[in-house]
Parts: sequence; structure tokens; C-alpha cells
Amino acid sequence: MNMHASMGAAIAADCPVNSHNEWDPLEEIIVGRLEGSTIPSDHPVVTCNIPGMAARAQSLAAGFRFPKFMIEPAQQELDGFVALLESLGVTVTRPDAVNHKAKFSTPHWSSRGFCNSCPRDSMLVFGDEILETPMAWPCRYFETHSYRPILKDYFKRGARWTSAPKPQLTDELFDPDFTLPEKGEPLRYILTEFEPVFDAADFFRCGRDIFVTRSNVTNAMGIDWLRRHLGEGYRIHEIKSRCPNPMHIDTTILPLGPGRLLINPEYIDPDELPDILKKWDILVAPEPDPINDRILAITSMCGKWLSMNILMIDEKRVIVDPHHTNMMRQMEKWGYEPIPCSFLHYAAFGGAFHCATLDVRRRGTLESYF
Ligand SMILES: NC(=[NH2+])NCCC[C@H](N)C(=O)O
Repeated sequence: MNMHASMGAAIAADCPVNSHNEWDPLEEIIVGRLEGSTIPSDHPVVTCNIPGMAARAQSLAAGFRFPKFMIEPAQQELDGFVALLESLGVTVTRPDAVNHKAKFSTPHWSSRGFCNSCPRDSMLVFGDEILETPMAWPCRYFETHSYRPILKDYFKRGARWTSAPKPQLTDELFDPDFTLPEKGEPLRYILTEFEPVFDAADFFRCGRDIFVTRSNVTNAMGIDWLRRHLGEGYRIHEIKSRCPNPMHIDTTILPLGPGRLLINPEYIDPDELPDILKKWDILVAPEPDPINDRILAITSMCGKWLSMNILMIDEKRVIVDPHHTNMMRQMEKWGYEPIPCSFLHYAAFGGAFHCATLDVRRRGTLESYF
């Protein structure tokens, strides 16, 4: 090993932020919070991304606090999830509780906040860099502020802390005539190319290769911005999804380890995957177990494929919701060790295990898997 390489390795080992993929052994993770959660605004970029029933209910109550009957069971599950991660030896870091109901404004618009249930969406980790993403939901504009004490601490301990240009989120960014595509119609997005925007959760990382789906929160200019920012050491590949209301890749496709991809058969056509993924094993996610609880069904901000929103502890162990027995069994058949953790109530706040977390340190180095 030359001097440079060994110095690089020393820095990586000491740095509190060091993660290159979704499966290396997990050492530290940020887990979101529910305190202070506020029902998101009825801006079209919000409502077009939420299932119809929840969107209608939330539009009526936008800006109010989420009711207790939704917070309490989700909080219990969240506490259980944190305890489970700690029992597995993972360091769990939490954002501050902040009042997301507070109103804020730019010269062009004003909004209240939402919550910090999903750190996966607002920050991306590339090795020792943690990047704040330019999010398209106005109510999420200041969301990373609840993570600033953590970010400053990581920075002081050696991490690189960056942020994409803060978007303006003026009307020019949103197509005023946008409606969701009907079955059979070509996909379209609410975003224009006015300025770069992207959510971190539209990307997943496999070492030097990064994969992205375009969505109603990530435009082509956002993807280009990140491509240029990352430079020559990385390649960003776009994955085509058939999801009619795409927002966040982690209910569509996720890598489980080098050479293994979990796909949602409704949204992904394996023949349309980028060529470099064609050599990987495709593991087709089983049909999600239906959720019959009416309250859970009505309040969920997500679709049924949240069953795929799993978290890898390492290349073998994976956290899965025990409600999703098909997924639990299938994981075992594929040779994984599923660890059950009940988490269905969190869907009302935007996700499950993958969304609710940001893996900031996994033991491993930057590699090319292709
Ligand atoms: N990282 C996240 N917040 N992911 C949530 C994905 C939700 C996705 N739009 C669905 O409805 O299934």
C-alpha cells in the first residue's frame, strides 16, 4: 500500500462519517424523531406524492399537529426500533426535538414545517462526506436544521459537511397543469427544470456506483448537479421506474449486497435496468401482506410496497416488519437472517426502517462492485 492509500485508510477509520453502500457492517445510524411533527402543507408537490385518501385528510388538517392516536403507537414502535439497534451494538444518534409547527418564510412563500421522521430523505452520505439535499417540499425546507448539532459534531470530528444550493421553490419549479398519469399513460413529473432539486432517498449507493430514480422530488438538473459535485470517482446511473407517483427509491429497488438487488416487480422491469446491473441477481420482492387495519390504511403516507423498506445490519442480517410474513420467509429462503421489528404505524409519518434512518458509518472502504 502506498503512503497515500494508507493515510486515506487511517482517516476513514477515524472519521465518524464513513459509509459507501447499503450493506457493510453497520456501526452508527441516525434515527428520526416524531416529537413536534406537524401535518404537511397541501402544496401540490406534497399531495401528488401521498396516497389519495391520506392526501385529502391531511389537506384539511395541514399545519396542525398530528393527533395523539397516530403519534403514540408510532412512538412506541420507534422506541422499540432504537432499542433493537442498540442491542445489536449499533450506535444510535438522534436529532433534536424541534417545533415543526413554527411558521417560516422566504421572500416568495411561507410554510410551516413537517417532521424529522425520515433522515434518509434530507442527507446523503458518500464516504466521509455528509451532504444536505435541496428538497422540493416547501414544508421540509429547514428540516436539516434539526440535525445541525449532529452535523456540527461530525464536522468537528473530521467529516466533510456540504450542502447543495438551497432551492428557491418558487412557482416556476412546479408544473401548474400537472396531474398524475393514468394507467397506460407515459410517466410525467410535477417538477420543471427551473433549478436543481433532489431528495437523498431517490438514490442508493453501491461504492463508486450510485443509482437514482427521477421522481416528483428529484429532477434531471438535480441529478446532474450531484453528478458534477461527486466528480470522476463516482458514476451515477438512472433507473427507470414505472411507479406513477414516484418519490424515493426505497420502495422500488434496493441492493442487499454486492451482486444482489431486491426489486419491486410492479415498478421495475428487469430488462430496463441499466446494463451494469444486468449481471446482478434479481430478487423479486414478494407480494406485500395486506394491511387490514382501517386506520393504518387511511393514515399511511406510503404505498403497500413499504414491505420492502428494510434495513441491512450487515450482509446477512436485515430488519423486517413481522407483519410482512411473505417478506420474512422470502428473506430466509434467500439466505438472510430477518430480524423482526413492528413498525407499521410509522408509515403515517412517511416510511419504515430505511426511511427512518441514515447509516452514517459502516465498516468498509470505497470499492467498485462492477
Ligand atoms: N425514504 C422514504 N421516505 N421513503 C418512502 C417511500 C414512499 C414511497 N413514495 C411509497 O409510497 O411507497
